[in-house]
Amino acid sequence: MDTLLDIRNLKMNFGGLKVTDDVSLNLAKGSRTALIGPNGAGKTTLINLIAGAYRPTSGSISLMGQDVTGMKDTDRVRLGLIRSFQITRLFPDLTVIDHLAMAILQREGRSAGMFKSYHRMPEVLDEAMEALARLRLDPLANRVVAQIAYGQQRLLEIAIALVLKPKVLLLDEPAAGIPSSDMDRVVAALDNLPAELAVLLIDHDMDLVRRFAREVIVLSSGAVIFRGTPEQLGSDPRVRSAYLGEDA
Ligand SMILES: Nc1ncnc2c1ncn2[C@@H]1O[C@H](COP(=O)(O)OP(=O)(O)OP(=O)(O)O)[C@@H](O)[C@H]1O
Repeated sequence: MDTLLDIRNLKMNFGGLKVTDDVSLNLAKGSRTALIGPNGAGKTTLINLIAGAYRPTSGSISLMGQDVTGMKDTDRVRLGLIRSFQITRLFPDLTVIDHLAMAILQREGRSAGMFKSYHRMPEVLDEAMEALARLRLDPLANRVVAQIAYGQQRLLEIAIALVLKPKVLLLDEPAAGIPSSDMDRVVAALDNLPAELAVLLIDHDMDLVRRFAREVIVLSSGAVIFRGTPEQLGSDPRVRSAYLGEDA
């Protein structure tokens, strides 16, 4: 089956405010989809619904054919739905490789108590170093996170997400706060994601969106107003008015 994530008629209200307004979308194996929209359009809320941080008011979410609408976020992770966070959630006093080892042990269902002894587990060390090398973070393996640059922390988040072996990866503004000089590294990291992975990326950086996405979904006031290729985006009248309306 090619559809990995299938969202149907999803609605979310905060009080009287419709923040997710009848959203349906699906992600197939290997998809590279960008979710964009003006500030307050409901992008983060939609990601929170997909990841299981929020329960929708109505509608359904299924993952690999299984209805996960009422499933806890941690159980969704076990099924292969992984999210990288918009706000970095790393431990400043732990090293870069500590983070990877922790994620590998978590994936394997090993107890947190084993974390202290991962240095004696060659298979964990090898896999962690390999994952870091893929994002060219290997020279930083033994540095504590507080000592590495912000852009490197964001790349570390992607490395952590990848060792969890996702089938569907949600990337919430992976380039936020990264200096433009480091953008090529982010693009290279995204280009090197496993081909079969379904990726949904939220970002405001249109250059990144055009370089990454084969399909773009535009949200405005909680509803999907466009779904098409990056090339079709600029000429779509609804998209133009959603963005120009915001500027006005
Ligand atoms: N927990 C909440 N309670 C009430 N209203 C909320 C809550 N979370 C979000 N909202 C409102 O829902 C709307 C959509 O917010 P959301 O953060 O999903 O938009 P966004 O598209 O991610 O915006 P941005 O691009 O600025 O990050 C906004 O009007 C916001 O104020």
